[in-house]
Amino acid sequence: MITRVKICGLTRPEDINAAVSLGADAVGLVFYQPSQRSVTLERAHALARRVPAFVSLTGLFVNPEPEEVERVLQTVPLDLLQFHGDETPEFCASFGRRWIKAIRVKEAGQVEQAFMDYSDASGLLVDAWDPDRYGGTGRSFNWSLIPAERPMPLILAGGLSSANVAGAIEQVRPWAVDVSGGVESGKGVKDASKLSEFFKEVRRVCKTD
Ligand SMILES: O=C(O)c1ccccc1NCC(=O)[C@H](O)[C@H](O)COP(=O)(O)O
Repeated sequence: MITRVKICGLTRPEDINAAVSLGADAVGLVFYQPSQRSVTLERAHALARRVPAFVSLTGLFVNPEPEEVERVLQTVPLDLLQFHGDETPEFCASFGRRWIKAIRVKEAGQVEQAFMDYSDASGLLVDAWDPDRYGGTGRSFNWSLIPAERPMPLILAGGLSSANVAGAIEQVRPWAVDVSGGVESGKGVKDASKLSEFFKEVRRVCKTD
């Protein structure tokens, strides 16, 4: 089984290059100003130029105004929108782009409900619950709350690193893993050797399948 890899919260061209050359399937840019990983439109435009064909450029939003998403789309050629807030399925679908819904998991039944509520999504990203933060917390959660039966691709996020990603893949069997803090040396600054170790672990566990 292959597990795809998305590297999130990129802010520097050299980190995009490193992620892409290691084989990232997707890279994520944060368009949520309170985040220390957020990028300006100008920076996002420059970063987007580093992303080659067949690597999905993803834009992260948290409860944005529609105009904000439209403004980003006019400047940055996003392949996927990723919504981390309380957006409705209608809102997520209203931009004519493929989209992913992120949810913060804290109790049983929540993932099953989200599969039903967001049935038109291109994937469901499951992340750790935090009462104050919408994502990028660096924390993991109880993976046994994720059902085995999935009507759409499941993307596992939250506190992943080279230390736990192999076990996560073996236990959860996700379509993709998504990592930010676990491959950083500082907020928004990816670490080349942590990135390399992360990919090595994903490849190792996928090869033994
Ligand atoms: O990165 C942020 O600061 C952020 C802020 C608000 C919403 C989402 C955010 N990031 C999303 C991600 O980076 C990942 O999809 C995911 O949350 C995993 O992050 P981490 O636990 O650091 O690996």
